[in-house]
Amino acid sequence: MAKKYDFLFKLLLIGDSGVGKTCLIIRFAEDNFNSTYISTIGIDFKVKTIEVDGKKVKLQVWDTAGQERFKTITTAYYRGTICKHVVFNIFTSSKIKNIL
Ligand SMILES: Nc1nc2c(ncn2[C@@H]2O[C@H](COP(=O)(O)OP(=O)(O)OP(=O)(O)O)[C@@H](O)[C@H]2O)c(=O)[nH]1
Repeated sequence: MAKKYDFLFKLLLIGDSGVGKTCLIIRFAEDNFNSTYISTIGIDFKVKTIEVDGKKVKLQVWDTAGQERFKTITTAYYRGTICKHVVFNIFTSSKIKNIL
């Protein structure tokens, strides 16, 4: 069977609970938004194939749970990622509030 993509990249979103990681991934993969907050349990992922310079690039976007109790599970998925995208909420992040 012919390969359906030229490149496969694994991306990972990390950040505190409730900052919008899942929403960001759903918007990217499905162009959808739901305001209901359902906290991620452990880890989840979405797949999207995009075309760059005539090449098919398959993106595997991993959504990690922000809650501290899942940290040992989520950090196990860091291996092999090409990009870790840090998500934070500028209005509620205590670290940012301390800077401002
Ligand atoms: N108004 C608004 N609300 C947002 C936006 N992004 C996320 N939210 C809301 O913020 C809440 C948390 O969003 P999630 O994407 O589930 O957060 P998360 O970072 O995945 O949380 P965990 O799964 O617990 O790690 C939800 O109620 C969303 O509807 C945004 O851009 N605008």
